[in-house]
Amino acid sequence: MTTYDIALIGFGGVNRTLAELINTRGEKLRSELGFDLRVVAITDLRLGSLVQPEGVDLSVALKLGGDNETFAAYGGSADTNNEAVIRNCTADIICEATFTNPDDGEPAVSHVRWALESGKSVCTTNKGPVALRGAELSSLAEQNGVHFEFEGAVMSGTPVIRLAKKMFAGLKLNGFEGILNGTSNYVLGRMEDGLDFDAAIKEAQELGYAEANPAADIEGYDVQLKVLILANELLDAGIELKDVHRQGISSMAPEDLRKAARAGRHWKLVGAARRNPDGSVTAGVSPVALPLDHGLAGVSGATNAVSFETDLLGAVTISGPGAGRVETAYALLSDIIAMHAARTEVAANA
Ligand SMILES: NC(=O)c1ccc[n+]([C@@H]2O[C@H](COP(=O)([O-])OP(=O)(O)OC[C@H]3O[C@@H](n4cnc5c(N)ncnc54)[C@H](O)[C@@H]3O)[C@@H](O)[C@H]2O)c1
Ligand SMILES: N[C@@H](CCO)C(=O)O
Repeated sequence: MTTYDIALIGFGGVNRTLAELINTRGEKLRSELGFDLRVVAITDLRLGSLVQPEGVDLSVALKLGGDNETFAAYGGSADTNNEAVIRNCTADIICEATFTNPDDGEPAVSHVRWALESGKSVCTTNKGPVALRGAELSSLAEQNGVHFEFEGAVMSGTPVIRLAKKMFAGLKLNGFEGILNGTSNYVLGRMEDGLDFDAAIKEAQELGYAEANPAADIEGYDVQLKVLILANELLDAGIELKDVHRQGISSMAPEDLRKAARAGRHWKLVGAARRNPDGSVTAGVSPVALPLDHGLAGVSGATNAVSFETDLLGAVTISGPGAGRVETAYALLSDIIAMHAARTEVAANA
C-alpha cells in the first residue's frame, strides 16, 4: 500500500478540513483509492510549525487554535519556518493553502518553488502562484520530475480544469464566460433577498466562502485571477493579469438588484475571455444583468458555472460548487488522486 506523506502549509479552513477528511475517512480513502495519506508537517502564520516524520496526531492538531495557542505546546515551534520545513521535511507532497495575494502571489509562489526545487510535488488551492507564475512553476515541476496540481484554484472542488483538458480533447475552445466567485454570487443573491452588502458578506465569511480580505471577492480580483488561469491554461492565451480588465460589484445597491429582478434580469459578476479573429484573446470581469433565459442567470449561492464556446459542440457548460471548506479540501484530494494515477500509469508502463 502506497503512503503519501504530506505537509500542510497554511492550517486554515481548507487544510484543516483536509486534515479532518484524512483523520475521519482514512480507512475509506485507503480502501477506495489505494493509498494512505500521512501528515508529517504543518505550518501556519498563527500557529507556527510542527514537523513529525512519524505522522502528526491530527486529533491533537485539529484541537489547536485557541488564543495564543501554538504548535510549541506540542513539540513544535511558534515560528512558521516555512522555507526550512518545506525544503527539509519528509513530505512527498506539499499542500499549499495560504492566503491568495493577488498582487504578486507571494509568499505562496516561493512556497511552491521551494517544494518543487526540493523534489516535492505540490497541490494548491491558492490562485496566486497558478495565475501569476503558473507556466514557470509547471516547468520547474517537470524539470524536477514532480507534479504541480491546482484544480482547486478555479471553481473549488468542481474539476473544471481537468475536465476541460481531458474531455475537450479534439475541440477548439474559442472562449468562455462564467460565474467564478462564490462569495460575490452569494452576496448578490442575498442582496436580492433584501440583505444589505455588509450583512451578506458577513454570511459568506461565516460559511467559509470569502477570501481573508473579502474585497478580493467583491472587487473582482479573485475572478480576474481565475479568468487569467482559465485563459492561459485552456485557451493558451499567453496573457498577463494587466490584460484582464476588472470591475467589481461594490457599487451595486440592493434596489438595483431588485429592480433588475422585477424586469426579469439577475445581476451576476461574470468572468469571460474570447479569442479574436487575429488569434489574440480579450478577457475581463464585470457585473452583467443577465436575462432569465441566459444559461448563467439561474446559478445561485456559492455555485459556479462556466460555459465554454467550442468549435464542434457550441456552448458546453460545467457547473458545481465554487467555494466551501469541504468542497475545496476535496480539490486537494483530487489533485493527490491525479498524482497517484499518473504515478501508477508510469509504473505500469515501466
Ligand atoms: N475557502 C474556499 O472556499 C476556497 C476555495 C478555493 C480556493 N481557496 C483558496 O485556498 C486558500 C486557503 O483558503 P482558506 O479558506 O483555507 O483560507 P483561510 O484564511 O481559512 O486559511 C488560510 C490559512 O493560511 C495561513 N497563512 C497565511 N499566510 C501564511 C504563511 N505565509 N505561512 C503559513 N500559513 C499562512 C493563515 O494563518 C490561515 O490559517 C486561499 O488562497 C483561498 O483563496 C479557498
Ligand atoms: N473566495 C473565493 C473562494 C474560491 O476561490 C470565492 O468566493 O469564490
